[in-house]
Amino acid sequence: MRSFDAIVIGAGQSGPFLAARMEEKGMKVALIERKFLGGTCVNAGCMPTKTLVASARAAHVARNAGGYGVTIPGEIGVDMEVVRKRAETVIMEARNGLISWFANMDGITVIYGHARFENERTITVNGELLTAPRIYLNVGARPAIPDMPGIGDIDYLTSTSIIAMDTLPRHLVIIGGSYIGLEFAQMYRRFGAEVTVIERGPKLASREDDDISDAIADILRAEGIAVHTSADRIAFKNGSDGIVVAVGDGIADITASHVLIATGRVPNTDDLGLERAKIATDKRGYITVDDKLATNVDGIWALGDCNGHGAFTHTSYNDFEIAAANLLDGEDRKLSDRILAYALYIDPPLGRVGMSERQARASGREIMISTRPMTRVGRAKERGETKGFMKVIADAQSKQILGAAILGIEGDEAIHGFIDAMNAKTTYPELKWAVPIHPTVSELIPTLLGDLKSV
Ligand SMILES: Cc1cc2nc3c(=O)[nH]c(=O)nc-3n(C[C@H](O)[C@H](O)[C@H](O)COP(=O)(O)OP(=O)(O)OC[C@H]3O[C@@H](n4cnc5c(N)ncnc54)[C@H](O)[C@@H]3O)c2cc1C
Ligand SMILES: NC(=O)c1ccc[n+]([C@@H]2O[C@H](COP(=O)([O-])OP(=O)(O)OC[C@H]3O[C@@H](n4cnc5c(N)ncnc54)[C@H](O)[C@@H]3O)[C@@H](O)[C@H]2O)c1
Repeated sequence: MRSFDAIVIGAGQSGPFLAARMEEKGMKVALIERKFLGGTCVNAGCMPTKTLVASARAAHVARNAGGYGVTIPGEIGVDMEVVRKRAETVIMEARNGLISWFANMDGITVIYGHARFENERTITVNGELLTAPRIYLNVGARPAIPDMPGIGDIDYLTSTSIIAMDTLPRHLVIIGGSYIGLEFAQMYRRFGAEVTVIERGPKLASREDDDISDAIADILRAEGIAVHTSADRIAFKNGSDGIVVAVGDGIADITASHVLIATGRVPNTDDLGLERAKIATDKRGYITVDDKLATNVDGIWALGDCNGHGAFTHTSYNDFEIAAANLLDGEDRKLSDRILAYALYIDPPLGRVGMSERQARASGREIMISTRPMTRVGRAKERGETKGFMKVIADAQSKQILGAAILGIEGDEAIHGFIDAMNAKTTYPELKWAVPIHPTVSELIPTLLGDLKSV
């Protein structure tokens, strides 16, 4: 049995960085990965999808160039093979970057294989036993496939398999209208496919406030995407022209050339032998952790998507920062200090931080709200992209900013004005006096705060 100072299982967005920090401090570390270094973000998530979104935006800008006085003769075409290759190049550069990074670290042994617990100190991989006093789990998640009538009879795509596609679907039907569903919906519409989104809930992106969900639906419908919500009787069967998707509720059957299942993700914890180490999970399979990411078993921690406290690259990376600071830097970092922020990469994007209006109201606080349409943002007008709006919610008593949303051009970047202010605990009256640069989207942040009204 080989012994290490630490074993890291899964090379997602926290494990590799933690392994590297431990190695730097002289520890001997085993990093076990069953597929590709970089995990979901690099190989099947953020990096390829945002590369594809960029291709889709290029097509959209080219198609609309005439309105800006730029004439492009002929029809705008999309070469799906080039589109796919671009994404593949970005994946391979990032993956190979990680491979060479680890190749130069003497204290890290990278092992490719599926790891399972034998007991709380021992792991088996490729038939070999490994042991360490510290074990970190960064095993991530995979697409959830719901048990829907007929699903076993059809060929469907997931967010992983669609990345390898290099042909244009005639009609892409997407089940699930949240992050994955909406990003692929707009992307494939812009590539030239007919696209239908079918969502079980009453709204798209249902974690957001209704005004945001409605504006997102308007943006997508305006590009010719069909959206069906409150569809909870979806069934599939193979037909002569493709896959027949029955939606119910008086909506005619839809014939799809391709179906993408985008109904959430499940943690990779069912095949890890957790029961042999007596590691607790919740009823959805997420590993239970405390405020410092420790599991119920001494010497075992869970980071990233598999602990259910975030499903983003930056939350996984922050888990690494918390674990590394507490183990190696004598700090006392906690999960509960994190203010959640994220973006939805439709175009225009949605940047979000902190509480939604719904959450702020439910907290029982006295709140203030301000909104501003992007039609009243100079930068948006100049760019000719005025869809969406900005919104901020503040605590009327403490004057702290509770949350913000920017659905509009550069919303994913401009939201960082709020993210930084909230992390620095700056009150909104202080931020009102900032002097931003003109003409930007961010320049409206002080104005937005100046318009806060009690509700
Ligand atoms: C289509 C898509 C788009 C996304 N876009 C964004 C985005 O724009 N921004 C954002 O912040 N997030 C995005 N995400 C989410 C983001 O990819 C994840 O939150 C992020 O990768 C963090 O994951 P992780 O570190 O928990 O683990 P992962 O990256 O999932 O890695 C886990 C690794 O563990 C390995 N593994 C699992 N079980 C075992 C085992 N038993 N033995 C050995 N190895 C094992 C897996 O092979 C995998 O490589 C997206 C996700 C998807 C699917
Ligand atoms: N921009 C980003 O940061 C980004 C992009 C893509 C993915 N991600 C991550 O990936 C994770 C998974 O994304 P997702 O969109 O698959 O999941 P999700 O959990 O956000 O949304 C799933 C959607 O599918 C719907 N749904 C579930 N079962 C259904 C059914 N049987 N029929 C119809 N609709 C159904 C749900 O109501 C929900 O709207 C997210 O949690 C997110 O963190 C992030």
